[in-house]
Amino acid sequence: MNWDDTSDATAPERLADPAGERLVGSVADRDDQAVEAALRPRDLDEFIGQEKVREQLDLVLKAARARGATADHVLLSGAPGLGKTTLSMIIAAEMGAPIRITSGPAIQHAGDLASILSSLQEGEVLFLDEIHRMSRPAEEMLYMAMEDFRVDVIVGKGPGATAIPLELPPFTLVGATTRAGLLPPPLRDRFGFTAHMEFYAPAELERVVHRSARLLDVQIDTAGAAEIAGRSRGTPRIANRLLRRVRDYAQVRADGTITREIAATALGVYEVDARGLDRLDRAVLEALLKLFGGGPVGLSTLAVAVGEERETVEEVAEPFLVREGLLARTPRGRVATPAAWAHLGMVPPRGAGPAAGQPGLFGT
Ligand SMILES: Nc1ncnc2c1ncn2[C@@H]1O[C@H](COP(=O)(O)OP(=O)(O)OP(=O)(O)O)[C@@H](O)[C@H]1O
Repeated sequence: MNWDDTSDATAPERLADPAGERLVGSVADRDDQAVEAALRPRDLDEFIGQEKVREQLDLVLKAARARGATADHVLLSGAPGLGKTTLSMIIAAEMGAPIRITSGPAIQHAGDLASILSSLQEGEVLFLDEIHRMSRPAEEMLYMAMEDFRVDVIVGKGPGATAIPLELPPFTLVGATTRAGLLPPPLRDRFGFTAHMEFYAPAELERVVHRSARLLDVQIDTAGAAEIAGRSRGTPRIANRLLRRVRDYAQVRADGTITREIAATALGVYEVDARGLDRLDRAVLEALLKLFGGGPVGLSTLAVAVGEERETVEEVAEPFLVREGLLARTPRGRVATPAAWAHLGMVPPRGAGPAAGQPGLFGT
């Protein structure tokens, strides 16, 4: 059987959840942006988790510092909210260099990039978020800038156009992408160091919650932090957001201290369940189990059943359900796994695939 559950579980969420409207959405909303600066770790020691990435980056930066050189270009890939922007700022801080922040969609013309590159100082870190969304001409200009610290600025149009070479000071490009697979190989190859950021383990998120609580001056006990961490979908940004909502609840309905019970009750109010599923995720699962006996069912039918657009189900709800092992995408349709039945406290019908641990065979 061809299980199609390896699709990118992150980038579509960025498209489908542009304003970060869901409490468990991983894209930053305005509220996040206002507090995130205060919560960002400032150096590698403060950065929690991602042990391998941290160790490797530490070596890259220390070696560059010892040589008195500019650090190699760094490519960071991973889902939104895992700390790519934070790491780029840490790279600049560790190198004692200034940082300039921009993003692929903001650079639609090669000229936009030329003007940024030509104003960089020696050693400066240029953080280019969503690097896979840059325009083609800008991307080609970047190849030369990364490799030779030089760009050709085209002056004029048509047959009279001339290329004026412009020397650039050495700089470090930190590119971030949710989809490393979308980067053209010539661009990928120009990064000296590439790191893939993984989702965080609950114990790591617990440390993130404790650290943020301390910075926000919120009282929280160990069990309270664990409860929030367990519902944060492996993502520090979500952990910080849930912490703020639970803090509100603790202030208004209790004495301000976050315990397991307060966290669980507060997140119940916000409809984020013990595993981090929200109303939409649960509606999809419930429809799959209650209306279609666990599947297989086609995406369009499932979307109609929950009253959502096909894209919303596919791009917003499904990636996390697949990642959690609650739903599988098969060539014959969407299928609930045994874990989905267990999560909703339901028993699969007799003879159904999920009961036998064979979700894909259900309905045959
Ligand atoms: N390893 C970490 N330790 C502590 N806090 C972290 C860690 N990683 C991320 N955070 C926190 O999570 C928030 C989001 O991180 P950040 O903005 O760096 O994510 P991102 O991957 O750049 O997201 P995006 O792709 O949306 O730009 C920040 O406020 C930061 O404080």
